[in-house]
Amino acid sequence: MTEVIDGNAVAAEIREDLSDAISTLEQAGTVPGLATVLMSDDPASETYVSMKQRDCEEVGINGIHVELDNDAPADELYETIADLNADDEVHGILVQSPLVEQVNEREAFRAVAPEKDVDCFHPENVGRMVAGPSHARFKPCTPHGILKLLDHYDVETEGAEAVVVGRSNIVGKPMANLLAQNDATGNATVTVCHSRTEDLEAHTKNADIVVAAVGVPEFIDGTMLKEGATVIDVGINRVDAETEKGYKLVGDVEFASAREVADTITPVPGGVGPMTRAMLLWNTVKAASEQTGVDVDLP
Ligand SMILES: Nc1nc(=O)c2c([nH]1)NC[C@@H]1CN(c3ccc(C(=O)N[C@@H](CCC(=O)O)C(=O)O)cc3)C=[N+]21
Repeated sequence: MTEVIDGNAVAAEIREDLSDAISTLEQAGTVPGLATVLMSDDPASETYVSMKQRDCEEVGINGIHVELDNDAPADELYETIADLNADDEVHGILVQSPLVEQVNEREAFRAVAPEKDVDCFHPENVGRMVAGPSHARFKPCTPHGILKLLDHYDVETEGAEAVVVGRSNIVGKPMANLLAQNDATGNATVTVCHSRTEDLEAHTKNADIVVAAVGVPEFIDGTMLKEGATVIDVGINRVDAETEKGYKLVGDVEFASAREVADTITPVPGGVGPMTRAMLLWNTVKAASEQTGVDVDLP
């Protein structure tokens, strides 16, 4: 029987475990603080940011939300980030992507103080992560959440053939790097596929673990997978549908055909998405611990 991964359940467990660490910090006089900054006209972004703020409330993190006008000058964003960098009550800062066109996204990510960069988008933190486990500060939320799911469902990465489809800075690149690292959640043989890959199916057919992060609805189907594979679907695509909201969410994997072939598979919604949010809380607690020098146990 194919196992469908329950990302909501694992994320709830992590939030539950984090509350111990948050209590420890509170007893030492610190409430972890996470600032989310929204400057976007992307309709999904509002939803995601409000979910992140609700998560904060649930676990006892001080959620601070800043919303900027879509037509404000880029400097307003940089001033906001500078203020949050200087604010002792803020331990983590997330600048929601995508940003409006007048802002250079790379520059905005680089403006966040590295110790508060809970997305792990700042080049200093990316470099430290690539340098290896003993150098790393944060892991980016989505790849980090995926590693937690693989561990939770006893999916062996060591020696596995892993294919990461997509090479974005947010998911594909760090995911491939982490799966190849020489540590307990890595040691896979990793192939990175992307839009210039000649024969995608030749790679995915051979994979024990497929991570799909391309942002194209139902891009990968069951015929492209190896029997018994683990399939991790990072895609969260809104496609028009006659629902209350006028759309439904589909992944980058065609779930119905893939589940026939896969041994373990994440659904959309309820798979990777909730884990991304849980690991954002995790990184915020780690950031607060490091900024205050109060040791905590992280799940
Ligand atoms: N600086 C930055 N950091 C991010 O981590 C970041 C970002 N920008 N921009 C956009 C992407 C996307 N992302 C999601 C996280 C959780 C869900 C999530 O919880 N999804 C639910 C359902 C969501 C729904 O109902 O719409 C699920 O999959 O079950 C979705 C998307 C974080 N991102």
